[in-house]
Amino acid sequence: MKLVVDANIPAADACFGAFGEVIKCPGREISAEHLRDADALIIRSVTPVNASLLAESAVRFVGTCTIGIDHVDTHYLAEHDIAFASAPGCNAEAVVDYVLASLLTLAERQGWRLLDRCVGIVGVGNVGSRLQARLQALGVEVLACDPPRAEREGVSEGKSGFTSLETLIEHCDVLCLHTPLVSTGPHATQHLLDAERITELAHGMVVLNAGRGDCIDGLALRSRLASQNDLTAVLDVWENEPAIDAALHDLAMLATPHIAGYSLDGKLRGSLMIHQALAAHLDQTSELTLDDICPPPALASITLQQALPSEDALRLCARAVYDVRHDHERLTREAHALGLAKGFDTCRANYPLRREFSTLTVRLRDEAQTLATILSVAGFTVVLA
Ligand SMILES: NC(=O)C1=CN([C@@H]2O[C@H](COP(=O)(O)OP(=O)(O)OC[C@H]3O[C@@H](n4cnc5c(N)ncnc54)[C@H](O)[C@@H]3O)[C@@H](O)[C@H]2O)C=CC1
Ligand SMILES: O=C(O)C(=O)[C@H](O)COP(=O)(O)O
Repeated sequence: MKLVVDANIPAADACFGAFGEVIKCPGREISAEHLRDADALIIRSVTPVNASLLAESAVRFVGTCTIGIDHVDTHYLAEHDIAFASAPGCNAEAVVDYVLASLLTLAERQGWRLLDRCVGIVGVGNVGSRLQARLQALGVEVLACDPPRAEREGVSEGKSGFTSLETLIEHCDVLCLHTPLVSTGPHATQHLLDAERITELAHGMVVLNAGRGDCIDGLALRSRLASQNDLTAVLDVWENEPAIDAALHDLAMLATPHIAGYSLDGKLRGSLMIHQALAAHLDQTSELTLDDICPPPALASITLQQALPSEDALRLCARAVYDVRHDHERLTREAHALGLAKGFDTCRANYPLRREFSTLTVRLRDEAQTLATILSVAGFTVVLA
């Protein structure tokens, strides 16, 4: 069996080597030529999978080690009896870590407390629901918008815990987008935040997008930021990646190269889920577990010797695991050296090893019960001693 695998997929040999010959290729370069005699295609989000890629190929299985599937023509696969698997939820914890790390950084820079803000979450799926749970457990007020879920669950707006995007825009201090890219239909998300809604955003609002770049009208956001400079943008995803809008990049307070989900844990979970899906497709059993492919964290524990204000302690622990400012600085540096598009992909290909909050054990003195609860609901492993 021949498998063509995106070279950015970690543990590719451990996850796919047992099935046959693994050919690694940068995801953006995988072409019909590579796939002519391939049986399986294992990708991440940067390889458009459609008729022009697969029409001449022998591929019978496509697996994307990501949650987003907007790069895959699933109708084409179904019509041609090509099995397909994605990895829902694999990197959701990492995205939530990214959001918390970003908001704690903004709070410090701008002199507000995250715990006092009202956060609106648009798209309450694997990522959004985990973000909602962590924020609410911290005591942050959260408003949630997910019309497809409200419809599926047969609940009316207001009573369901879901509310409209307009209400979020009206009431929230922070708006976090975690929607998939859907181009058509009643719940399309292409330019969900369009020019009109961007005009309505209140002075001082934070807009964070870690869903898909096309969910925001980038030109309209750029023009609001350039003309009024009264919003704060945190952008991990962009229109036209990797050739993103340089002016919008410069105007974003935190600008990162689509790495919100890039914890080692999240990526490896994605590889493992597609390994399991391929094994099932081939009627094989698999005993491979995350422990087999995921090393222990380099930083396993820290001790907080003094009682700190809760938000300072949160920020300290978050940064011990993941400092989002480094991702912002790295993109700016690489863009300067290589140009924005090349710098964007270089940052992603050479991404430093990042772990999830849960891999850090925070040791606290016995009397710090309240802080222990806060750190624990924020995602850390906490031990009182
Ligand atoms: N920046 C990054 O590194 C990452 C980005 N993503 C992106 O984030 C998206 C969300 O991820 P998950 O939560 O894992 O996906 P998910 O599929 O579990 O959840 C998406 C949610 O969005 C809702 N939704 C769909 N259309 C909507 C609309 N018009 N308005 C409001 N809500 C809507 C859905 O009902 C669903 O509950 C993915 O599709 C992917 O595109 C995901 C992981 C990492
Ligand atoms: O899972 C998704 O969906 C994502 O957006 C991934 O984090 C994207 O990862 P890459 O495909 O950009 O490596």
